[in-house]
Amino acid sequence: MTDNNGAPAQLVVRDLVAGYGRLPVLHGLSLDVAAGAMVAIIGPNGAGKSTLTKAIMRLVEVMGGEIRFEGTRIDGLEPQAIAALGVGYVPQTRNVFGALSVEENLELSCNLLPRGAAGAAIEAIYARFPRLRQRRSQKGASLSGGERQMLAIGSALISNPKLIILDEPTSGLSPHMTTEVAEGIKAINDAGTTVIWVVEENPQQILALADWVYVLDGGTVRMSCAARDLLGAENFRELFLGV
Ligand SMILES: Nc1ncnc2c1ncn2[C@@H]1O[C@H](COP(=O)(O)OP(=O)(O)OP(=O)(O)O)[C@@H](O)[C@H]1O
Repeated sequence: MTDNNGAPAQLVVRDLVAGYGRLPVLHGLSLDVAAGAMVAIIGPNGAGKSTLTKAIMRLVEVMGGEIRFEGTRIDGLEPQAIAALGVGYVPQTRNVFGALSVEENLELSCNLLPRGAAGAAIEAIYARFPRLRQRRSQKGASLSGGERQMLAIGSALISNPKLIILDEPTSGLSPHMTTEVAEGIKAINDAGTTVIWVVEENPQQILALADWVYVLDGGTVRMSCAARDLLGAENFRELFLGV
């Protein structure tokens, strides 16, 4: 339950059983994420990666085990209460409002901020992702895939979360856009926000940015290690693809 310095991890997941309806998909999954870390989650299709992110946000049913954020049990809280503690979440799909402009999307995300703080918060997002400033009047539905991910990440960042959970944020993006989005995420982490990043594509590129990696398979943790050690592992393909 501690990070490398002996302090309790910021996020602690213990023996988590979670899934859909009455069907568990995660079968006693445990992991620890240290404050300030960039942690990658990888594993074959159907391993339970998205389900894990949804369970942390309590968007799926948690049937057993516990989840703590900064020592507080969050597995019984509503998603809004988890967000208010400082956990941001960017789902894989349907993560922006297509009928609203970029700026309107960002404004909508300011609801957790104190009155009067919205302008500066939106400016900070434009500074982080200058493309969003260029597209500020454009509707969400007409953004490119990479721009949409930047907007989704920017919307989650508005309330200055301590931890941000990203579900496959570079999936389907061009190599150029992947690099731009990945660099943006790295900069967010460098500024002090803990990152949990579910990786589907370009694992080598993204693992090179991460500190630690958890490999999921069959709804549980198959292995965890420093990301650079996995990059050098002989069975990397097997671990990533489950083949
Ligand atoms: N809404 C749902 N209802 C029932 N079962 C679901 C639902 N969503 C996912 N599952 C099942 O849960 C299991 C884990 O899915 P999950 O999306 O968490 O995997 P993943 O590791 O994120 O996979 P991928 O890389 O394909 O996105 C799969 O067997 C999937 O079919």
